[in-house]
Amino acid sequence: MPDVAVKNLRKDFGGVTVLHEVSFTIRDGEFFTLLGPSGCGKSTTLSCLAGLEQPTSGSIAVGDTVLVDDSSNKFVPPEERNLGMVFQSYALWPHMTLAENLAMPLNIRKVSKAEQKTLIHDALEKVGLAHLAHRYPHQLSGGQQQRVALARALVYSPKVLLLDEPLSNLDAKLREQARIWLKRLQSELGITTVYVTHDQEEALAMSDRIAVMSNGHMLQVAPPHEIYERPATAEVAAFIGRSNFIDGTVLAAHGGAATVRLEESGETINVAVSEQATTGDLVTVAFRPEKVFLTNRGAELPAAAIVLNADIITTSYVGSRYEYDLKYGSKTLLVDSTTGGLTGAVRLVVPAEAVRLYPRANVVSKDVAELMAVTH
Ligand SMILES: Nc1ncnc2c1ncn2[C@@H]1O[C@H](COP(=O)(O)OP(=O)(O)OP(=O)(O)O)[C@@H](O)[C@H]1O
Repeated sequence: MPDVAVKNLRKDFGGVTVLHEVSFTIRDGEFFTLLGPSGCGKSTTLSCLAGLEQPTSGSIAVGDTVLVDDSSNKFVPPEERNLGMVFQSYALWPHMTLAENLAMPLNIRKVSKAEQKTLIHDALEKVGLAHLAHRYPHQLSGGQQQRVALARALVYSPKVLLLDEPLSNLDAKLREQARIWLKRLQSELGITTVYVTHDQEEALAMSDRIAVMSNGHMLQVAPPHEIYERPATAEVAAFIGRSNFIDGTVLAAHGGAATVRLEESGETINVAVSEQATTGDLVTVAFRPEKVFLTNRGAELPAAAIVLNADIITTSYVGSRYEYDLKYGSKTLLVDSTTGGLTGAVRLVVPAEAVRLYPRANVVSKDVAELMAVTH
């Protein structure tokens, strides 16, 4: 299977740029996910790969085959790209049996009837539905229909599989099962897959690497663990999982460490910085609710931790943990804890390694700004 190389992809709709010089490479056999809030440009990127949209500029290649390149005016039409596509709406023909649905792409490719029979049987077998080949789509469950759509995309052995929110029509339980099943099938087939979703849990669970998008920009491309543990920007930290954000100003910086004054309380903290920080920089301090803990104000504290004085407002018991809302200046901070029963004035202890420091967030996406506002 080939690599997919996307370079400087730009797409304008009526003078509005919805993809800004997007570049990424997908490795052979990789499960690669485009993740981001609604309207960030995921589907447009996928449509450019499929050939359903022509990019304004940039290039796309699969292995040695160039599919689009504005510098040489090259544009390979979708039917010649040999890419398998599954949409959110399965788009099965209701008046055709499963076998007839799968025969459609093979007829277009002028595959002989004898060969069609074998290919259709093999593809339905891959998705566990060979015994239902003569049923009509309405005689199947939603999950089964979704599998047929996948079989129809696989039946002509595409070089790359493009999946646009294929599980979003399934109910929560079925969706979780389908996620495991689809990931297993993809890795058994070793087929390079580009997956579009706005569901971060789905992306974290299924992907080899995730590209986080916002407003037509690619913010970070990395494996799930890295995206969660080391978000590249405050926007990524806000979109993936939950985070607390506190604005601050750098008072001094030297040798990979910075002293930051927090604007909410005037408290001063020392944090490690991976990038250059300069005195006077406006920054955002971020940490996740499950990486911190609470103690009473008199308790002994670990070394190398940041300690903030806060007050508990509410406690919610959610089965696996307690979720505390804390008042810190004018902000509400979130803390997860396995200990219940804490009330009143507490110390919020943030281990040094749990803190991330970002340039003051310049968030352009409305959805993400709302997520950040939760803890602002
Ligand atoms: N044909 C079109 N004409 C004009 N604008 C378009 C067109 N298609 C998409 N857009 C705009 O481009 C932007 C990106 O849309 P896109 O569908 O790629 O986002 P998305 O991340 O896939 O969102 P969703 O998760 O809601 O499907 C949006 O602002 C959308 O309104």
